[in-house]
Amino acid sequence: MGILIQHVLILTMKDGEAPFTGDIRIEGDRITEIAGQLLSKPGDDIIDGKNMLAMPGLINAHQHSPMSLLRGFSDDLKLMDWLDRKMLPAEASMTPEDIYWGAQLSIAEMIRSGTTTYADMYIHMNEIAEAVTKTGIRASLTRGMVFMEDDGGRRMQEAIDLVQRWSGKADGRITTMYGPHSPYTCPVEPLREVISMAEQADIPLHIHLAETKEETVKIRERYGMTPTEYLEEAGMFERAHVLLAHGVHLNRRDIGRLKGMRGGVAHNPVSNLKLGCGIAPIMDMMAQGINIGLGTDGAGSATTVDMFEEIKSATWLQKLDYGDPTRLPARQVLQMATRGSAGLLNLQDDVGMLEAGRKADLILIDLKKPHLQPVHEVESLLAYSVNGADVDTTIVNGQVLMKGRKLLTVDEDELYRQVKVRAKRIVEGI
Ligand SMILES: N[C@@H](CCSC[C@H]1O[C@@H](n2cnc3c(=O)[nH]cnc32)[C@H](O)[C@@H]1O)C(=O)O
Ligand SMILES: [Zn+2]
Repeated sequence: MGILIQHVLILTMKDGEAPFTGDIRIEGDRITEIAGQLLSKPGDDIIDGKNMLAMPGLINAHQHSPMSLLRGFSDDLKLMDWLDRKMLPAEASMTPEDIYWGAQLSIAEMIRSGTTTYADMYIHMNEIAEAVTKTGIRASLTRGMVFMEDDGGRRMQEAIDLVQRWSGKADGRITTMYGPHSPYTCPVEPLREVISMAEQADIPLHIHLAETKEETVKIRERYGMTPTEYLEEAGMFERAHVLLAHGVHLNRRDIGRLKGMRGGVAHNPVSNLKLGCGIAPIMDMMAQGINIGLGTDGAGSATTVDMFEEIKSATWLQKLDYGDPTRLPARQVLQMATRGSAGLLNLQDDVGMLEAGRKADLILIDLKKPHLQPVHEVESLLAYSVNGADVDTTIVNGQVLMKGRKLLTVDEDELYRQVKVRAKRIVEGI
């Protein structure tokens, strides 16, 4: 018994493949057939795809999901003030239950806006893993580690526990990474230790890099190098698959150091715009063969986690930066949000493209909307006109998580009740 999606406009994101109208068969957790027309089998759950567009689910390559609880309560501050004076104190008072509900709030928003996989770096990861298990999304989970005081190895132990306890769980939807938070919060000794752990266990790393100018100044004062050099000197790029978040302040030599790395850079344009960080040199990096994906960062900075906003922002920024509307065209930015991000999470063989044999992670977009008619160029429509609220159906691992915009794995009334009370308590304590 499977799912048969019929008469749908399909964008597979396979190299050189143009959109076409056809059918998609899902059996178990995988896509088993895509063709012009498929015959239904007894017991098939049939989805009428007329006036819909099917594409690979979007992949959010950098998130701090429970920060949804901190949305909009400390806007218009400088990044370091925002982090030190608002976010970190708020996080210190979050209970494991807060984390569970905050993660669920973010996941609900992601499912509703077409994200099927995301990378999460945060604390209390057992609760986030529970939220992922319950909601049905796919996730790469990281216990983010700030090493600014002696904690008797607690953070490191929690990171190890996450990897041991949750890798491969939730029907294979959960994968894990090790997460030294950033060059400015990780002295060289623990940094080297985490890199060794990642290398030995063959687990990827997830870290913030070169997000602000201040970071570059700080690391130069401390170590006499750029943040990128600091990570390279510690052996990071040669020894592990690395997901670098931001990569805004990179000079030409820094980009040269990243050349040939496994993994790549998660570009977070909305967060960079809102915090005034700068424009990441993603075109220069791509020219060097460095893989670029897209992420939102947490809702504390980005304010929403709708990947269609990131897609638009990424392409507008490049066009503006170069004064050239041919920069980062629709197809290329969609590639970043799907296959690019998949590569960052080391999931490039499973997700990011619609193809028989791959995991059944896909979204259906309702084209019967005034802002989505007529359909000339499908890629243009997706990159420049669609927004998250146009997603009608979200499927992950063969399971329908949203249909007709109704969430099937989340009790929204209960969710909003929990969020209201918890968010109020947290910010009252700051
Ligand atoms: N505070 C934890 C680390 C948590 S990992 C994720 C951290 O990233 C922080 N964060 C969120 N957005 C950004 C960003 O844009 N730049 C740097 N850090 C961020 C967030 O507040 C959170 O503390 C510890 O002491 O070990
Ligand atoms: Zn971040």
